[in-house]
Amino acid sequence: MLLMSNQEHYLSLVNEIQEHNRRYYLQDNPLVSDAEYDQLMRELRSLEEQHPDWIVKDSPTQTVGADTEEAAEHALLARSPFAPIQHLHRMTSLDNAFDDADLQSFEDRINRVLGTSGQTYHYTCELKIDGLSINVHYHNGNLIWAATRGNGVIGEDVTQNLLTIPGIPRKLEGVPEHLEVRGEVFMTKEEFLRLNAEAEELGGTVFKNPRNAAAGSLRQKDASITASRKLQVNFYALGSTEGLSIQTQWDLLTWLQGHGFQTNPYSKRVQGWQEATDYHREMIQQRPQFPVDADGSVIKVDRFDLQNELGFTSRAPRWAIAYKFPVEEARTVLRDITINVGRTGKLAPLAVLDPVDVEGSTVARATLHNEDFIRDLDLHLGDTVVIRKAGGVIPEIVRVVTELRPEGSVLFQFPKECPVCHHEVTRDPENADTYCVNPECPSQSYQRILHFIHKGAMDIAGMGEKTLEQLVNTGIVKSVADLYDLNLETLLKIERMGEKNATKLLQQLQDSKTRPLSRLIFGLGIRYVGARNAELLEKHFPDLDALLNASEQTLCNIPGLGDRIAESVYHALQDQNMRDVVERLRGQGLNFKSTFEAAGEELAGLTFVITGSLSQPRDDVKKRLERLGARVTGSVTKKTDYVLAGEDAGSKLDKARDLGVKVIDETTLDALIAEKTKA
Ligand SMILES: NC(=O)c1ccc[n+]([C@@H]2O[C@H](COP(=O)([O-])OP(=O)(O)OC[C@H]3O[C@@H](n4cnc5c(N)ncnc54)[C@H](O)[C@@H]3O)[C@@H](O)[C@H]2O)c1
Ligand SMILES: [Zn+2]
Repeated sequence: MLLMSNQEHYLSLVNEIQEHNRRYYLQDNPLVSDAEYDQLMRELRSLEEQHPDWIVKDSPTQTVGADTEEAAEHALLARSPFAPIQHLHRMTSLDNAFDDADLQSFEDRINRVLGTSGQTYHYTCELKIDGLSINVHYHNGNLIWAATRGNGVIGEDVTQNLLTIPGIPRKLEGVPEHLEVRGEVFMTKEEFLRLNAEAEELGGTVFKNPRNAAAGSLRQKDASITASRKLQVNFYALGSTEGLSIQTQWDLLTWLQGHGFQTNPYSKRVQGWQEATDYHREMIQQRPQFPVDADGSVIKVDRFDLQNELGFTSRAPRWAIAYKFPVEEARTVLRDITINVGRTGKLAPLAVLDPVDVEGSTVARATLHNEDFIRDLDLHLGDTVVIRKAGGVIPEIVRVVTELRPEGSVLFQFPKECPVCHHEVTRDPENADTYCVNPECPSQSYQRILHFIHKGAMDIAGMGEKTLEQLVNTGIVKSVADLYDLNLETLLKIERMGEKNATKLLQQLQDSKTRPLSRLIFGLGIRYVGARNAELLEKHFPDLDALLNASEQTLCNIPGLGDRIAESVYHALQDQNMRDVVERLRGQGLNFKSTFEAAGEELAGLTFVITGSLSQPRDDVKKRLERLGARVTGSVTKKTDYVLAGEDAGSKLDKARDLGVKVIDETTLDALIAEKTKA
């Protein structure tokens, strides 16, 4: 009887892990942390060791990736452009080690299989970058396709997407007819944070960790989205080394570098499991400095002849092991929960913590997402909480240490009104987000205006956050249109605002009226419309009026925009408040025309250097010059034709004078372009 229920438990564990695999591999959206997942796998493995007769064929210990049939079907149906591709040689996973003893028994096992005893082997130690594996196929030296691992036998075709990643050789010399080169596609922590901040702001997908972000970005139907995500790839294996004279993993890494493949710089060759643990510890030390998240070291038997003798299990090589980095947890005290009200009115709760060190940096804040997240954690102010870093980057509260809960503490109550304007709030029925619905909420206005003036939008650098805060709090500025009604007299009433800065700010506001239309569209802060979609809209419509008058269908038909975004643009522009603001901006003389200059040859063959501050963002000026055929470089040489100088130009100007290079200002540039256009 007891045995039965144990076996039932085993089967339900198999099911549970299979579900986690589907969420992780097929949806890039896991439910549990990797540490929790690994815990479940360890339990499964230990049950299978005790009862080998229970082991089912599709147990996660016997398979790679998500459920075989379903994964193949997924590749076939769910992403039809992602046709299934069969790997020439099977792709496997890796077995794990969690402590030094595991590593020692790894070497012992090798000794047993090879019939040796007490021998130490050479290992190539590498970082285990947490991304997704990729198989790149070369036929007669030409890159012909690339696929994800999938279930190890069949993966998804991601050739177009992979080709957007720089630094992957398209052609190889002197290689066998068929060659599979394998590596890991990943996203740096920095890019991951940038992407999530953007998604947070625009309402896109927020990823749990860099690994999910890399997978989600590579598996995009639109390759231009993949291109915008700055993925990278490190290579570490070949499907087969047949026909090549490489004998060891260490030499393989050298061979890959020699053929133009990016490899990870932290690799090292060592002897014996003890030296391998030293490498592992060194990597733990350095982990906080890695630009990318790594979740362990991979220890590989170096010699290929030994690897061949050791062979594979159904899911992993017997000659390699992934020694996982420990998951660092820290305890600290939750002092407060503050709520920010964002541009869209979303209430964003933030935990204020006693500062504590986790994985090499000090954590004093953690996002709490929404009401349900706080409720599920059962957070009371004053609670001792356990902190972890998801994907080595984002601090999160994992649980409360209830034994240490101070007496008399009360459950945190999510506010029933906006903490800033005290207006009522509503909860989005689809997710657990709560919104302040007051269109005149000062916090929303502040965030909306902040978005409008920030660098990527209208770029009004002279308006600091503190200045804006005062302007909003005193009611002088309620919408972006009010910015253009500011005058010297009003600005001088602002604390710490002198005449010089005020004049400069007014000039910047004046200059911003001629910004490209895409910057204005972006600045309006429409949900899902980032810089890229704003440019798409500017390219598509001759002016803002054409966009305002566009039907939802017209917007849906814009290639690359997508229905969800089109719908959001349409509704945002129908809003009466938005219309009022737009009309005022028109009256204030802002540029509504698409200034998308068709690419031309006017400046072909000329090299420019830009220096000093111009009336327009330097990036826009650079893009314009390049569209007209010019080259824009960073330093002045004899080959420079023009130095375009703005205010406060420094050493580059001196250099230009020394070398006798022509120095021009923006007006002269316009005249030059006009002249060349006529010619
Ligand atoms: N949270 C969840 O729900 C969930 C679900 C499934 C899997 N997971 C995580 O994924 C892990 C299992 O996933 P897996 O089967 O993809 O295996 P894995 O990620 O543990 O290890 C195998 C993979 O490591 C990668 N790798 C990186 N650097 C490498 C190198 N230098 N040499 C060789 N391989 C290298 C390869 O892509 C290889 O396929 C679990 O331990 C867990 O952490 C989590
Ligand atoms: Zn409010």
